[in-house]
Amino acid sequence: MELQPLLVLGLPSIFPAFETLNSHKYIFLKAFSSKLPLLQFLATKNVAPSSIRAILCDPRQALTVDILGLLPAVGFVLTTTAGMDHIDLSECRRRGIQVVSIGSLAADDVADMAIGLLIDVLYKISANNRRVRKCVASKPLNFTMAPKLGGKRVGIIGLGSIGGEVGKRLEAFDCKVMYHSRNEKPFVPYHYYSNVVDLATNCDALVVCCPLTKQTRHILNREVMLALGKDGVIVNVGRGPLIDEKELVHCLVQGEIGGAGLDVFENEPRVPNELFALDNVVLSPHAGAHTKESCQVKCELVAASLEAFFATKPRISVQPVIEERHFYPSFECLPASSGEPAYA
Ligand SMILES: O=CC(=O)O
Repeated sequence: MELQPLLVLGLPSIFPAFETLNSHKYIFLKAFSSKLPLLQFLATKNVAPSSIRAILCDPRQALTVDILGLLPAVGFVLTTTAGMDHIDLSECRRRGIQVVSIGSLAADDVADMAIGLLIDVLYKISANNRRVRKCVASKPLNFTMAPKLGGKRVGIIGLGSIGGEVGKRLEAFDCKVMYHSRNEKPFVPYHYYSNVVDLATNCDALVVCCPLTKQTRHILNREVMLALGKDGVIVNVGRGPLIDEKELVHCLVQGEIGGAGLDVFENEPRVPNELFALDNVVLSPHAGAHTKESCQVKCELVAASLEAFFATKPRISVQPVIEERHFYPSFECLPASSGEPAYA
């Protein structure tokens, strides 16, 4: 079988496992491992840009209009993440490129991370762990009492697949769940707020899990943080820029909010230094969606999806096409009509 060139941007979490399993099918062009501009990098591999038909990408490197402009034959873009904010979706649509994401596959993992962060911030598990390790054995261990999670009012921003899983888990803790999303959901028992400030005013904690779009950038701004108040906790498992990070740091340092559990940051991999000294902040390296189990399933789905794509004839036109929602197995495809994914 002829090996297909596959351009890999960013460092998808399924690497290197996916590479090991599929090296008999693809020439992996690992642009993430090179500092060269793309065309030079491809030249070092003796690969013509026009021979690349598929891209596997990850938020660590944006798939921009400039990159797409260098690769005239690309017909398929696959991301191993639920978020697609690193992909220029309008340009893909304009070029008739099919974009496929892993969708809700790891929603339960991300929801677990959100609950873990919330519990850690409230019960100060990480902070106490650091203190206990430093304690002298002969001295009594002291601690401050934690606010109980049960009974808390928790607002979910973005009630899509991840938000729904977060809600399920919070219910099990006897929390009062409420939410904000672009539209009120029928058949959802949680109280809906069309306005994030109103949601924050009525909550003890906010969990942010909506996709990053032009509309949701800085959806958590200073006004929302002040409405949440000095005991309020923010958990972000969505994307860093959903929160105005400068204001978040300011509010945390000034004690204007109670704490934060963050799996994502506005300028990853940079984490604001001020956060390191704060015991009411728990930090995680954008690891929410990446359990061993989901990685294995992602590997299988990515392999099946690429195989289905390469089994079709090469594209002979770059005119926009109507995307077929269920052409590739088990993935969520982009809606054909809009420029950016709606946040749930
Ligand atoms: O960040 C991870 C994802 O979007 O799946």
